[in-house]
Amino acid sequence: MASMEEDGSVEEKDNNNKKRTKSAIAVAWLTFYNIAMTAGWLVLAMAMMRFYLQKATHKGLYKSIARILKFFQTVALVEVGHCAIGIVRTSVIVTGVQVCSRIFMVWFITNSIKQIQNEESVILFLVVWTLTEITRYSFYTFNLLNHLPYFIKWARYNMFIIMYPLGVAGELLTIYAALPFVRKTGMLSMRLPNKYNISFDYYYFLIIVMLSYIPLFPQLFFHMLRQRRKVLLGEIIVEKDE
Ligand SMILES: CCCCCCCCCCCCC/C=C/C(=O)SCCNC(=O)CCNC(=O)[C@H](O)C(C)(C)COP(=O)(O)OP(=O)(O)OC[C@H]1O[C@@H](n2cnc3c(N)ncnc32)[C@H](O)[C@@H]1OP(=O)(O)O
Repeated sequence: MASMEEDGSVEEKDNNNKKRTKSAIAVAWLTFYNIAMTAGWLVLAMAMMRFYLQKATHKGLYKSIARILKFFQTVALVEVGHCAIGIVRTSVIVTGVQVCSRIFMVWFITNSIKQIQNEESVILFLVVWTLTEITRYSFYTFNLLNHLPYFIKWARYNMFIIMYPLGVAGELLTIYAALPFVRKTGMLSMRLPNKYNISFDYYYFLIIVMLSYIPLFPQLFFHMLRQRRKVLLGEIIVEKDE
């Protein structure tokens, strides 16, 4: 059996293997994608700052950045595809829950219910998402280019400890604020009798969505804690079938 000196460290070997298995086309695409997404979220950050500096209020901020937000958050659906075709080593389910919950917040809550767009909780999740995504996409970009500054790596695997709970709080408070409007208007609901003989109440659906954060959020959070231990503390997570 070869010694550790001959082989280099296990971590180094693991990194080299990972790099070899990613094709040049995949690396080129991911680099382009991550640069574009970093730029997109930076533009969003600047638009929010400019709005606040000019108006000195958060009222109207969502409306002013809605198009950029909807575009870049919706494009993130391709990340589920990245996992599905295996060009990034992340679970389709973990990424799917993360991306779909964001898209749901944008399209089916904030965009559809104008009365809640000026809630402070909307600003809370917008600021949290923006800071998180600028860090996350720049981390992937610099990592792919093999020039990763330590502070970006540190931020990627520490910020979520604060940002995840804050983001979730912003999202849950926003859904909660939407409930009275959904109940009053009956939006996106189907009442009986109708020709399809189907009943759907968006109000109760939103309550179920809120409750689903209880089992789903810890899974995302603990996934990130495991990633943190692996990347920052160099802990080797051995998969059972290896
Ligand atoms: C119908 C409606 C349903 C609604 C249901 C509601 C339930 C919702 C419950 C929970 C909701 C949560 C809401 C969240 C809100 C927020 O976001 S709040 C803000 C804080 N958020 C975060 O900090 C986000 C953290 N999450 C993530 O980073 C990801 O989304 C993740 C999928 C959870 C984790 O990412 P993952 O990819 O697993 O970890 P990494 O360590 O970053 O990467 C692993 C490997 O994959 C490579 N990689 C991944 N993506 C890319 C890429 N784009 N480009 C290049 N490489 C990529 C990465 O480099 C790693 O590679 P290896 O080094 O080879 O391992």
